[in-house]
Amino acid sequence: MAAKKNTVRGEEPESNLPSWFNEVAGIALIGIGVILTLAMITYTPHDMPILGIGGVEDNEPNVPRENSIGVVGALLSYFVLIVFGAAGYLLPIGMVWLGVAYAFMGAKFSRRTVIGLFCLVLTGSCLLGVTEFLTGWAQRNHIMYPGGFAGYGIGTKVLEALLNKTGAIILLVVLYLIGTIMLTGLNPIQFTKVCWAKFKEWKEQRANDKERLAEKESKRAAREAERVARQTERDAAKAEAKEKAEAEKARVKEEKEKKAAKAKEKKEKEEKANPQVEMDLKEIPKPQIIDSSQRKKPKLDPGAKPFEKKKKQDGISLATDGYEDYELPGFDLLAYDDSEPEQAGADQGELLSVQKTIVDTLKAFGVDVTAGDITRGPTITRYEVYPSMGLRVSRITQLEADIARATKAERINILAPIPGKDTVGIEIANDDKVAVPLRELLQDDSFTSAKKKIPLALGKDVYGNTVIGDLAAMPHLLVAGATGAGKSVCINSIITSILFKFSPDELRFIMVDPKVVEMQVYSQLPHLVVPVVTDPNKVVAALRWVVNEMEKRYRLFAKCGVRNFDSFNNRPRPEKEEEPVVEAEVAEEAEPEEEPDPEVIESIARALEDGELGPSMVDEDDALDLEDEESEIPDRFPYIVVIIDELADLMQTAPADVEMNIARIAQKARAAGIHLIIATQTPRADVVTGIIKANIPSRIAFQVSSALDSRVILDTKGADKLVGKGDMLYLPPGSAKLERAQGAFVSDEEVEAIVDHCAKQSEQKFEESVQQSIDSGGSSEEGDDNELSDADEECLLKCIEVITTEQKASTSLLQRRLRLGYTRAARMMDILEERNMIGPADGAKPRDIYI
Ligand SMILES: Nc1ncnc2c1ncn2[C@@H]1O[C@H](COP(=O)(O)OP(=O)(O)OP(=O)(O)O)[C@@H](O)[C@H]1O
Repeated sequence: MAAKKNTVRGEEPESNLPSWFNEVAGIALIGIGVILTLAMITYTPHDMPILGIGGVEDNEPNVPRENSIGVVGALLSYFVLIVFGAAGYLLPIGMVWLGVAYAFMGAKFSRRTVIGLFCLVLTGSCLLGVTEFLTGWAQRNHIMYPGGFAGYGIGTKVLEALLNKTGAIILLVVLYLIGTIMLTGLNPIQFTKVCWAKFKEWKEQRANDKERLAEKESKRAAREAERVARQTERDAAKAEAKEKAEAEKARVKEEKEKKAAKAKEKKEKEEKANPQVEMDLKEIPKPQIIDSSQRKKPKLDPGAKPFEKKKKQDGISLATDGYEDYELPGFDLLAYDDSEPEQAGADQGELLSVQKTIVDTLKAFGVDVTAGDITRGPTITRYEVYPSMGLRVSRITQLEADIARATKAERINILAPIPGKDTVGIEIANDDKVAVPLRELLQDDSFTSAKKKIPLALGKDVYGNTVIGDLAAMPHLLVAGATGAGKSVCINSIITSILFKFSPDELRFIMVDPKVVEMQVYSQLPHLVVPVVTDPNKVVAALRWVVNEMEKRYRLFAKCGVRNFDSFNNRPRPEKEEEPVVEAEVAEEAEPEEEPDPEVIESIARALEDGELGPSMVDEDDALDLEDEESEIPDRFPYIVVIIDELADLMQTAPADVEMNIARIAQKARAAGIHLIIATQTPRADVVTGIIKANIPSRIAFQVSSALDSRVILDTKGADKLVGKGDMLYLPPGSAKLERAQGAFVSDEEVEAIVDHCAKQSEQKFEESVQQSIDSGGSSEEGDDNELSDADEECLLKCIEVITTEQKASTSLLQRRLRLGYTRAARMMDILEERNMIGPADGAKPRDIYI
């Protein structure tokens, strides 16, 4: 570095010295400098005197010497220190410095550095001498002057004497600096500047560090603050969420409470409005056991009758000639023992145990119900259960088989729910069935009530209420059920109930019995229009007569200006000798409230013109006959009840004719006082056809073998669940609610007794014309063209109409269009051919038409 500096300053190095000299001199200087340094550091005055030089008074020198360089070191260091004082320490330091520069730093040996070193040491000792600095040190080390002899001699004695202390110090400092520069090659001003700059840099650095630290600290503090803020935020969010959740909870709770309060309020309102709801499941009263199977036994006077024949009204005899003294049958004709002891009531324990079995079985399947009333009817017992809240009643229905198994019942029927009630009914057949005697029903007020025009005693329901129908309101009835289910007994009780109210002049029967035996008992009945029709071939003729009778009645109604059967029979009677029409007019004047409605007359007249109420085609002769017939207006018309026992047999013979005539009667006969009762044990769709069903709204179904049969009769299942022997379902007119009842029982003996009673009083008066018509209708199949029955003639007219419209004549066309059987259609074709209306058959060619 010194060499470098020398070069920089432009000083020429000592070029005459070899290069190794520098290194040798450098190493030698380092060696000497180190030895001298060690010697001086470990100098102690106690190592002296050596060779009599130095030493502490009276003190023996250390042996061995403490100086790390030994005696030589002690002597050398003493010598340097005694000459230069404390500044002597600069000598070995300067030597090591120069040695390092020469040996390792490429500096070249120069006089300047040597002079510089000497100057530095000498001025240093002079300064110590002048300033007397380190005097204490000098004394301790037994050095006479702190700056040595050189400092004392030159500094104190020369320079201080010449320049005084201050001048000497200034000079010496200057010289000291010069010596330093010479030795080190360093510019002290520059050095100071550098040092100052470094110091300033250091200070700045420190300040920066402080700043950075402060910044770091502030950042850390900011981060911490941020973290704390975030944590606080999170905590706040958490707290907010918690608060929100709690608020939501509170809101939900509040809403729930509100809803519950509303529901409660609604329930209370409903309960107030509908007391039925008051019957909460837990508040269901103790189930009642109602035993309605017991017979009612009101005592009767001997000879009592449900109805008395009306003999006179306003002085006019209402009875037709010959029936004035007719006595209606009395209760005595019905076998009924008033003294019969009361039957043992139902075993309540058994009923309750069955009910418990039902409830337990349902509960076992997870269907929660509460026991309700038990009603024991004549044939079945109805166990009511209250389904728990929210339970579908269909779940109870699904368990039908399980309940049947648990109760060991042969058949059960589930009413889910019981129509008009809030309970589900499980109906189980009683082991001991109680028959419902007809007399019990006939004694009932609803049977004798004037409201029912043709009351029919049908049976008794499970609650013990009588089921009394009114044929006039029905106006037609279909009775169906499997064989042995109680159909005939039902028909018997229906006929019997009619016989109890109507004399032969008030009501006439047409009985059709293809089975021959069923209605044989009624063959003596004076009410019959014609003997019981047993030949299926004659039935169509009988029905045809009914249709004609109906149409005749309508024509007469129109003539008399009355609307229907009742108005006609109750019309004000004219004097016998007066003409009926005139009488009618008189009556109209006398009784304005009975004045016929001109609109009605007009509508009936229009209907007649359109052929709606009469045969569509009536030839002139027939019209004349009708006019003759109608010139005599009868005093009153009797009801006509047509009873067909076994429709299936008729539908096999002539389905289209039977169906058509039944439909015609069923559609319009009501107002004419004509009613149909049709029974069948074959409830198939081809027997009880849609047309028949559509026109007969009232039905009674007895037990049938399948739900399909039940649907044919009632349009719903249920009859397949009946238990037979009079157990029935009744569909009243104008209602969709089926009533289950036990049919009234009337024995054959009772029927015979009643028929005898009626037969004894009056001769049978068959309508000759009817008989003839029926007979001809029956025999016409075999007869020739001239013997064609009315029915055949009408059919022929229809065939002509079809042929003229279509301009085609074939058997299949007639079959298709008029729904005729092949035989009948082919016969019609033969007759038309005989009458030269159509040409003969010619292979596949169509027949010629001459009309
Ligand atoms: N209402 C009833 N009360 C008590 N028992 C009855 C009742 N109806 C019918 N029975 C019993 O059922 C038996 C058969 O009844 P019924 O002759 O009426 O059946 P049915 O359906 O007419 O059979 P079929 O079609 O073969 O004539 C009767 O002999 C009677 O013992």
